[in-house]
Amino acid sequence: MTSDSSNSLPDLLATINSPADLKGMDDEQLEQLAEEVRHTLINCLSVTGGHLGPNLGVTELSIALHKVFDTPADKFLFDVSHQGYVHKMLTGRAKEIHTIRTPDGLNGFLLRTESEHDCYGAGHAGTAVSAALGMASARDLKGDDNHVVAVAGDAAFTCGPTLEALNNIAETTKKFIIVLNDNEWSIDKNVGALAKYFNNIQTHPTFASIRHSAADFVERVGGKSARKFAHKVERNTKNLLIPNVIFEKFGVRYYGPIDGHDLPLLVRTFEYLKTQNEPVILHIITEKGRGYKPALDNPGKFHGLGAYKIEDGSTAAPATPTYSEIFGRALTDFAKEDKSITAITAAMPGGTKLEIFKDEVNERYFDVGIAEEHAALFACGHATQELRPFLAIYSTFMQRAYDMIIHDMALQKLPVRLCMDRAGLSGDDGPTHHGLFDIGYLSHVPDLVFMQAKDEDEFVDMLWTMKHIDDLPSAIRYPRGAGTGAQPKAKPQLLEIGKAELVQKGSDITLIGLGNLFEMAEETCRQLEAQGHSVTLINPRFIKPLDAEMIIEHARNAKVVCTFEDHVIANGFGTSVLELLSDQQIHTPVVRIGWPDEFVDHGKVDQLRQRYGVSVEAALKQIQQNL
Ligand SMILES: Cc1ncc(C[n+]2csc(CCOP(=O)(O)OP(=O)(O)O)c2C)c(N)n1
Ligand SMILES: CC(=O)[C@@H](O)[C@H](O)COP(=O)(O)O
Ligand SMILES: [Mg+2]
Repeated sequence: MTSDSSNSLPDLLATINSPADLKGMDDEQLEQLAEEVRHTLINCLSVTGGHLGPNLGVTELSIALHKVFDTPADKFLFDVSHQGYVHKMLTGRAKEIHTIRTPDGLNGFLLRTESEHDCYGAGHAGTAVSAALGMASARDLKGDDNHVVAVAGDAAFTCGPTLEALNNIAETTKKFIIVLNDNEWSIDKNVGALAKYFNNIQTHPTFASIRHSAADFVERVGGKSARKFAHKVERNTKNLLIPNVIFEKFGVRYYGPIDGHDLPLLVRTFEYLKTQNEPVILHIITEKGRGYKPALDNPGKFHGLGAYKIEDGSTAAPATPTYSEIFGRALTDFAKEDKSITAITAAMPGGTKLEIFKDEVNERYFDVGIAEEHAALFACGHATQELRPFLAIYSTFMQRAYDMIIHDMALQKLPVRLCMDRAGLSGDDGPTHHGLFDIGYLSHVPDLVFMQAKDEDEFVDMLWTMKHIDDLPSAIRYPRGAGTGAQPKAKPQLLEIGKAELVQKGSDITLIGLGNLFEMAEETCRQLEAQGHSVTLINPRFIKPLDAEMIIEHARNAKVVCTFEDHVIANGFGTSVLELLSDQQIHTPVVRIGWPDEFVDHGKVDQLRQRYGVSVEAALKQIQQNL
């Protein structure tokens, strides 16, 4: 496939302004439309980046759903909604698909504010079945008769909320459709007993012949009326029913597995399922990356990625190692020397780079699936048995484990080490993925030691320091991508708990720059000095316990204090500084540079910083106003 740099749409796709425009299309046209959708996705995403593999996998599914059902009256909920691009293209947004994830362009996930066809927004996994069930229940209460369809991947099915919802379906409603989109992949290979179970259904000896008979069936009955199709599909899908399927035990009628790329079959099957008066689940088998060889060959990489070359799928190699890479390498090295160390991920070995640990210390590596709450409890279990777990979870997904951190970890003083990747602005993924709340939800946890490093070298010192905290939980936050590029020392250094680094002493203005925003504080310091001010510059290192002594000493006689953090300013690091000074009756004005008390859009980090006032210029202006 070669690149088509214009953003013009292919023939059929150009005619789709709303789902109504595909109602009159026949099987052949729908299949051509699927081709055109794929071609457009591969082209556009080669420039913007995005979740290519998942969307190539649901192309036929999305077309079939829109052919059979009628949004916005009928409701489609896509789990995570990273696979919602085709739905966007079929609901009036095809002309904008080349703007996906770019500043002011389409969001990479579904948003209720983006279209009336997006009935539910998401970005975190495991929400679709629960929320859809709530919508079905509301519909029943209102006496309406629209359909509610939840589309969830095989990995989303391993999430706690999905299983909790499954437990409620039969007693909640009689009209509910779930599509289990099974491609055997999470971001990395799906794990756990359910993944094996789905795979067993797929490899059931009768499945191969079933696939054939389903295709023959559609061919044979081609041209007959939809009603007749429905009856034949009924007979056919009953043949496809495999006994003792787990969903039936939950009172949900199971259909499948069927080929999720067979558009005519999907259309007829949905036409049949919408006539059913009981909750149903349709198990479809799809290929992540269908139609694009580089994505099929490497589903993990093409789950979500930046710009790539269409010809071979290659991407630019990053110039410096990311924080995640430094983390994966350092922890693996520590674990080789210390047999008590375990590493736990909730389905993110690639993103967190625990894949390094997996390769080299496999027996102490655990991927528990998309299950952050379980991951936190599992880590607690390890910690009670003299193991010393490092739990690597993105800041935004750690929100799921808040109760476990308080009730299980902190209250029992268990030495679990929370490693919060993607803390701060995530950028392209937007508000569902920004790690802007962890200081708020962790800094009030009693006894927790909580750090953020100014660069990669100090980051490894902090991991080393965490390794030595044996009687309490500890936490570290670090951003997406690389930092200053400071090469870690050969031997890490133990840091004194609660001790900040006084980088430079002055008298007029005190700047306190946390973590990756230390560089911004440094630049602000340079510019203030150029204006003739005498400036103190502090690298706080510890969010908790704060170095109260140093902060008080340098705030008491300053004209203004300015804090910097890659976090919302509400309940953030600057808030802790303010509280400290207020408690000490110190009335020096405090300027807080951080993200405002609102949800921050998607976009490029630098642009968003400028737009939201997380910048040297904003700091200088506010400092000036307080001088
Ligand atoms: C709570 C939470 N944890 C982790 C993630 C990261 N994540 C996004 S998609 C995904 C895998 C989803 O796999 P599946 O549901 O099978 O859908 P597929 O991409 O294979 O279609 C993961 C782990 C997330 N979005 N939410
Ligand atoms: C959909 C999802 O949650 C992930 O695919 C996420 O987009 C990964 O983000 P990173 O690229 O920062 O690993
Ligand atoms: Mg999957």
